[in-house]
Amino acid sequence: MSNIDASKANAGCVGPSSEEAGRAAACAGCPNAAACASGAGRTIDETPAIVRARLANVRHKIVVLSGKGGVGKSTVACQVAFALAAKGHAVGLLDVDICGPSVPRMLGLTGRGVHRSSTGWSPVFVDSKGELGVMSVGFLLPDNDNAVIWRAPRKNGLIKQFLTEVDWGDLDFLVIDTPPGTSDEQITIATYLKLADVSGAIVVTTPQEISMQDVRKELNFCAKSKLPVLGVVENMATVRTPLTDVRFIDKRTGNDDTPAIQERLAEFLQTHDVCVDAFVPPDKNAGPEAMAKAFRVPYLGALPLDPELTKACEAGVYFADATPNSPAAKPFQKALDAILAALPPRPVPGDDNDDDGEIEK
Ligand SMILES: Nc1ncnc2c1ncn2[C@@H]1O[C@H](COP(=O)(O)OP(=O)(O)OP(=O)(O)O)[C@@H](O)[C@H]1O
Repeated sequence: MSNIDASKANAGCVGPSSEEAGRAAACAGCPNAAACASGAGRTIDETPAIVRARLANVRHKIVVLSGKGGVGKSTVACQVAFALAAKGHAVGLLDVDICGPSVPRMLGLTGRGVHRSSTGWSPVFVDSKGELGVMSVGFLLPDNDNAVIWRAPRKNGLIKQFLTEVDWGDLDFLVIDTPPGTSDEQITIATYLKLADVSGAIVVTTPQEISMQDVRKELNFCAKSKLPVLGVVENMATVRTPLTDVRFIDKRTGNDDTPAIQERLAEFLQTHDVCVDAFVPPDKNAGPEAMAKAFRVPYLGALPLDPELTKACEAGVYFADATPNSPAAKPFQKALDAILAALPPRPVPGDDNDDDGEIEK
């Protein structure tokens, strides 16, 4: 970099290591432009090769994304990880949502710390059915109420460390919970994971236009960065209301309906819940399913707003195990099956003879 003088750089300089160095609009007239364009300032980033090597023994790497915060991305990441571990797979969960790490709580690991050994950071293991190891920035914070207020280069540095320094061992699945949006951190994550053969992304949205608007950006981001999309999960789509003791009032008379109707209704409600849209999308034909179709990616189904799911996230447990008949349990299982079906086949690490194209589920 000897012939590049940073003190003479133009305003808006993209940096000598950028792909655009010497060719960006801001480079016009800069005395460094020729040297930058020659690649003299470009240092070789070895991170992708290290990430690839670190994750070489992970069969399926699944990234969970959402354009908007609070739509249930961590919930889906944690419950998918729980479910896969309960099926007997070796699972890792990497929480790179640096500014809002909710994974430790959702997996019942609040207050736990990480250990470093000669082979890297060791994941923290969940005390549940199956093998589930976790790494989260939450483990590095002194307490839950401490905010991470870092500038992008520092956050990117930590993400790189998380991707390169955790000793996952052999895993069937690594689920990666990411920060919302298409921020600098997400671009870092997507870039490195793509080079490490990421299997694909689960994109989570609620049905409101305000969430879908950001998710469309996310889907465009995936297309641009060639990150495969396993599908879109619609979360908090409906509310199921268990109705008991309902009375029907005749609008004209204000009287209770006949006992016969009440009786039939009571019988019906023994086997049915009432299901209403939690958020009405502006146009029913422009909801998440239509959005997925427009982007030619699978629609993985809709999860209802389910108080049992909220409770399970607070308690750090697998909800389908704790309350198998709760409203979200079946739709969640359906979405999980669709995710597994969408995964590209991957060879078993170290097994050259078992690449029959079948995904082990
Ligand atoms: N289907 C659901 N039913 C009930 N509660 C839900 C459901 N999905 C998510 N929640 C609850 O909504 C809250 C927000 O979810 P979560 O933290 O997963 O969102 P997020 O998209 O990861 O947010 P952030 O981007 O801020 O990390 C949590 O309390 C979670 O338990």
